[in-house]
Amino acid sequence: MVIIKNLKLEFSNRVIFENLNLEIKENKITAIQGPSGIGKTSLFLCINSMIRYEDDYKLSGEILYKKNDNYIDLLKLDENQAQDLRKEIIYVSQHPDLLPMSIYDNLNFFAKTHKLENKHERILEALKQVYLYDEVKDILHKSAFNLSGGQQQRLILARALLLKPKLLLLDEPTASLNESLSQKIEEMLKNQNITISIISHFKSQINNIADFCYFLEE
Ligand SMILES: Nc1ncnc2c1ncn2[C@@H]1O[C@H](COP(=O)(O)OP(=O)(O)OP(=O)(O)O)[C@@H](O)[C@H]1O
Repeated sequence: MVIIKNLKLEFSNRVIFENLNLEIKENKITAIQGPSGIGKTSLFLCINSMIRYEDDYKLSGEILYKKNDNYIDLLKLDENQAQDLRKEIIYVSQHPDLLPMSIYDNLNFFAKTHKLENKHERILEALKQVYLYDEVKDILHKSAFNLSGGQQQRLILARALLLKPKLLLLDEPTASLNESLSQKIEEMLKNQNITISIISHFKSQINNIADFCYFLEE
């Protein structure tokens, strides 16, 4: 689904990574590991074309993405194409980027902008998928900022799942969750029929869910 060839990223002439080659296979889970600061998050921002909004960066190489049986180079997209592709390549940050809205509207806003059908049912289904529905069913119209860190993390995961991405990029998705919830989320992710790449510091998580694992090192 994604083939990365000789990728090199620099910020202000400082090389973050170079000669990076990896593949994210369709309908598989590919884990990315590596020490803090090696460039894992930046790699995901290259794949979903968000890197273009960073200051003073330089990116070269190829990120080939399979679309309708053809491969397109994500480095060559114009702004409109990048925005379009971001509807199917969805990045879930390790820092919940919630909107100043209710829990429900945090999902409904995206359901509307993506013109989803059966919005209400799909919103409830997404909340159930991340084991959040029972915790929030009575406060759906209260501010999302009242949720705990772990609940906020599951809400942004629900938002991504709601949009049925073709490629889901998960950055430490269970970092704020307890062990039992993490395991439930891992099982749920394994049962999704989508292509996933996941950054994780947890060896047990990688052993449990990843089909492939890359370790980034200097
Ligand atoms: N916009 C930016 N401008 C300059 N430097 C940046 C920018 N974004 C990230 N960096 C630097 O790039 C390097 C890689 O950062 P990145 O967040 O991708 O690492 P990471 O492997 O995801 O780290 P962690 O595991 O701690 O989240 C770091 O040294 C970081 O300070």
